[in-house]
Amino acid sequence: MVDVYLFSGFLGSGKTTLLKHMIQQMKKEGLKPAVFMNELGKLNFDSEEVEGGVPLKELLEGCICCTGSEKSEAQIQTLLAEEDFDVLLIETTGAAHPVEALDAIFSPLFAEQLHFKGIVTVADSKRWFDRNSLSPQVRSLFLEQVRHGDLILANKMDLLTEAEQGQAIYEIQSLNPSAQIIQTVQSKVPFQALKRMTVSGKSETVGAPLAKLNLGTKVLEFARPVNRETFEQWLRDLPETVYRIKGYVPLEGDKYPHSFQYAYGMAQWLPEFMSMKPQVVIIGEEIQQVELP
Ligand SMILES: Nc1nc2c(ncn2[C@@H]2O[C@H](COP(=O)(O)OP(=O)(O)OP(=O)(O)O)[C@@H](O)[C@H]2O)c(=O)[nH]1
Repeated sequence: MVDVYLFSGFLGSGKTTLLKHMIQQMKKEGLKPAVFMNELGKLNFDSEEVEGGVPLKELLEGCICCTGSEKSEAQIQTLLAEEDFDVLLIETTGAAHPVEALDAIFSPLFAEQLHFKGIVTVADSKRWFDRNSLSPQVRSLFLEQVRHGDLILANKMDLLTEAEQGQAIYEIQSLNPSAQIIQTVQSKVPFQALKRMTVSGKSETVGAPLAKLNLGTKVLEFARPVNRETFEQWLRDLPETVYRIKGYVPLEGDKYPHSFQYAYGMAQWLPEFMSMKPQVVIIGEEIQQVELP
């Protein structure tokens, strides 16, 4: 049987960071992990981050949950048929309800092959305090992801004061009393903690259906390199309903576009050593008007 772990958590909370960290630890233990990823946008930015040699399938632009579950089943079936692995890590889009995402795993097709270990929810602790500024639908999704975690990583602890850390843990535990909560920075958690996880059973009871989400994605292509300050000012001026940006940004004077991430008002630039297509995907609500500077 293949052990299956489902990674849930809001946009930009640290799921891909956790995925990379887990793959390394599993390999050290002699395990062969495979990855199934679900991206909300058209770009496979996250899958480019998974190291080579790890079997990977991805579902772009669809949702692993509900309507997308048939496609997901087919992808997982192909993985099982074509690849040799003993752990399957599933990263859902930050816009997925974790329980709906379970649909694909609990397909009768895989009953003999997959052993579901549980939902790991990566919670963005900084965003936790500002959850009330999210629209009601998005806030509800954010809370559902925490409510359904079997193991919760209270991530981004480096961005909180000690008092806030305590408060975040207390409040998260009140929302989900049966989950184990671990405080993390950069989603660093020992694989042992995931192995010990026990499924609470609440995963099987889907809560009240979520109101329809208005989350959308938009791909923006750069026609020419941008000035870094102009771009950063543009970021500061973005509406609060832009939750996530990722992709490659060409900066004036630099040879290759930089790998770029933005989550919750914070930007991260990384050098890129190949010429990646200069484009970013933005994820949020009411983003149709957003254009590049
Ligand atoms: N300060 C801080 N930043 C973090 C931490 N963990 C992750 N990040 C950063 O947060 C950003 C998003 O991390 P990812 O792991 O890509 O998040 P994700 O949940 O996979 O994002 P989506 O796939 O878009 O939902 C990146 O810039 C990370 O470097 C943390 O503990 N502290």
